[in-house]
Amino acid sequence: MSANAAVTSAEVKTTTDSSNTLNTDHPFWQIIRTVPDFPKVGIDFYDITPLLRSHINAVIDEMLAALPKGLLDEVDCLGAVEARGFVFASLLAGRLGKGMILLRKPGKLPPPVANKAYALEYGKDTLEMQNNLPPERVLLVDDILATGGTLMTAYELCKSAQHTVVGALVLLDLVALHGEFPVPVYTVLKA
Ligand SMILES: O=P(O)(O)OC[C@H]1O[C@H](OP(=O)(O)OP(=O)(O)O)[C@H](O)[C@@H]1O
Ligand SMILES: Nc1ncnc2[nH]cnc12
Repeated sequence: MSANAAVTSAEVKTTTDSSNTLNTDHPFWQIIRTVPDFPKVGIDFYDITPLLRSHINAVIDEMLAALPKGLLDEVDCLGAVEARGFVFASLLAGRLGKGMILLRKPGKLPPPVANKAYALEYGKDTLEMQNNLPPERVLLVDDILATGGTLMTAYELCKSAQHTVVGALVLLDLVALHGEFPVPVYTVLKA
């Protein structure tokens, strides 16, 4: 399969699982650096890398705590989104003893692959995944959900490869930037 239509934030809609209560008083916000006008004028970039240096175990603890009880029993593997999603998915997979499927930037995975172009908050890109794997129940993992272009594309690639996406887990959900998602989104931070 090769679906080349870009996914826009307007297409990211259906159901949601939780309230839109923001928690900008969470202590992690003291460690995240907000960088104005990066990588483009008008973007407030949330640099989560200081959390990787100082609080990585607490971050993984809280990401796991954001999942409803019993959900992991329904998850076969984690769908890891390149590149920052790899960091979190790898650490979560290690904790959980679950495997990973990689959603990569184009040209990195050997065939057979499916790819899909999309728009994200500050640009355009393409994701690819191998589409010859047995169907699994996948929990998508990334660091940040902004417009949803990236995670929606990961969702659609998984679906087109016959996987079942049970939800998405992120560290930070920028709720004002996206519409509702076709599967529940679990998050530690909401801004
Ligand atoms: O919700 P969206 O608007 O799609 O934005 C979210 C995506 O943006 C970043 O990825 P990016 O491709 O910038 O970079 P990375 O390779 O550093 O993870 C982030 O890691 C998410 O994957
Ligand atoms: N505002 C933002 N900060 C950090 N990463 C992002 N990915 C998409 N939007 C982002």
